Amino acid sequence: MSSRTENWPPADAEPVSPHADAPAPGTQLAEHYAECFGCGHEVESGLHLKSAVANDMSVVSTFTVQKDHQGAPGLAHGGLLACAFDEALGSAVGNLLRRPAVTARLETDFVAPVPVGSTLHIAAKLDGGSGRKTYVSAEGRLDAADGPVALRARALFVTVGFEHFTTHGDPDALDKFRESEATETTAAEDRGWDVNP
Ligand SMILES: CCCCC/C=C\C/C=C\C/C=C\C/C=C\CCCC(=O)SCCNC(=O)CCNC(=O)[C@H](O)C(C)(C)COP(=O)(O)OP(=O)(O)OC[C@H]1O[C@@H](n2cnc3c(N)ncnc32)[C@H](O)[C@@H]1OP(=O)(O)O
Repeated sequence: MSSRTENWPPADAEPVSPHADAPAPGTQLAEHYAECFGCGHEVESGLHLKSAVANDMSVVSTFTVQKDHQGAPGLAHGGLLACAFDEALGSAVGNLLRRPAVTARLETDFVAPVPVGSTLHIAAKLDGGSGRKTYVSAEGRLDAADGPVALRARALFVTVGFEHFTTHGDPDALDKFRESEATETTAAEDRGWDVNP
């Protein structure tokens, strides 16, 4: 018996297209926040996901499993792999639609073990949307873009206004995003994001 959500994307979903100002195919995407566990360069044991836009407007991310990411000896921790997918899926939603959104639901199928030292290649695509809801899915392959599938994930992201982060997180959230410039500007306002959709 399959426990996966059937009918994906759900019946209420309509096709979604990338924003007119979405990054072009081939664009390497910047980290969204220097202190992000998924992509930030300041988090030593973080995942350090690197993402880029592919020719088909999916977002491809890579992540190499380190010793600090273990669950069982020599194998990646499952929750941490789900975290990598959260980041990869969020990167697809945020960068392609250019508006802030948060994960409301994330389901992950663990298909094969992921050893320390291996590199996951995660391809995430937008599946549909309805109002503030965006449905997105991803596949993770071992050690090559066409390697064996190790994980599959699906998620619902809900668009939020920037006050979500200033109210529930750090009141100085916008400043923090601005300060987290790495090699290029990462502040949402400066990137032309729809910060109050
Ligand atoms: C994370 C940083 C983002 C920074 C943004 C800034 C710039 C962006 C830059 C770059 C972005 C690039 C990359 C991002 C990479 C990674 C992102 C990681 C993402 C995360 O890691 S983020 C943390 C975990 N995440 C949360 O911390 C959310 C906690 N949560 C809530 O804050 C609320 O729960 C919320 C807001 C989700 C909804 O609350 P709400 O009151 O606004 O809206 P409401 O409840 O009405 O839901 C609206 C419609 O969604 C349906 N719905 C809701 N939840 C559902 C569920 N679970 N299952 C099925 N349907 C669901 C309802 O049924 C309704 O559907 P309908 O419209 O059809 O009635």
